[in-house]
Amino acid sequence: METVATAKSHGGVQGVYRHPSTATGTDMTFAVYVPPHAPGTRLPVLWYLSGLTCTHANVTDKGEYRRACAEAGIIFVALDTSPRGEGVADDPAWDMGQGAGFYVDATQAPWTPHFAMWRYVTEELPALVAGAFPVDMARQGITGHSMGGHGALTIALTCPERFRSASAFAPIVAPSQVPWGAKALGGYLGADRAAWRRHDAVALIEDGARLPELLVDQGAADAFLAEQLRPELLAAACAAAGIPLTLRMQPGYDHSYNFVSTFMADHVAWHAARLR
Ligand SMILES: N[C@@H](CCC(=O)N[C@@H](CSC=O)C(=O)NCC(=O)O)C(=O)O
Repeated sequence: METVATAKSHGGVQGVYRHPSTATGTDMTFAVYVPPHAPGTRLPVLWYLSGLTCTHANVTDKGEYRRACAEAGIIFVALDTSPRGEGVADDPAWDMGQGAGFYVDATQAPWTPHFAMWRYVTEELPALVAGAFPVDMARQGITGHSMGGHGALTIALTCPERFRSASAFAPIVAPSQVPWGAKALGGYLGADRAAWRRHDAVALIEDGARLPELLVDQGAADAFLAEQLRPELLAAACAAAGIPLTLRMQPGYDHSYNFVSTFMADHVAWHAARLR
């Protein structure tokens, strides 16, 4: 692992790191904020999955999480949304290919072999972070925005033993039922919709996955709300399954990091209360 940059912030260290990934077969870059802490202590970790077109840098530059993480004593990890580079497949549109890995392991050409974001997020990066930073892997939370909210929800629902807390900002809750998701899951996983259900939060809940609770914030003025995000589908699935969902519709907020950053401290505090 190579250190790209570090800087002191709120008494802790914001770093950017790069490593050769066996999951994606490319170099991958990620960011870790380590808050001030006593030497030898291990801290809870909050994983942040970003949305379409993002790298680690969008939330690192615009997410405004560091003060809250410093106060709560939480390590914050942000990663890229896909493999990148020459020789990695891409799509002319911004909702597929590089910058749009959808947190799945592709089974279809031309996306195999590099698009293995599920394995990267659930196996390779946690092992790397656990060995290189003072994290307590018994205290993990996960969150994300939009496509990253989809990733956070599906990973938490699939690995409930690993995450004590899960939340999302404006997530794609039912990719099988919306244009972004149908395009991506069809491209990466093929036409068999049965394979899509393992990467669809609403379908996972319908199929029996459970979490103790969920926090979701959603901008009411989000241009993607009605066509791509559809939080009412998550609300219905959670109600039917008995999963306590706090869904906060935020008047006037759009889909941007102006929205994410406004509610970031709330999410960090919510996770911190569950990771103590
Ligand atoms: N380029 C697009 C807009 C793409 C966009 O809004 N991306 C969001 C995530 S959308 C769902 O996953 C985002 O987080 N962008 C990064 C940012 O810094 O704002 C367009 O032209 O409409």
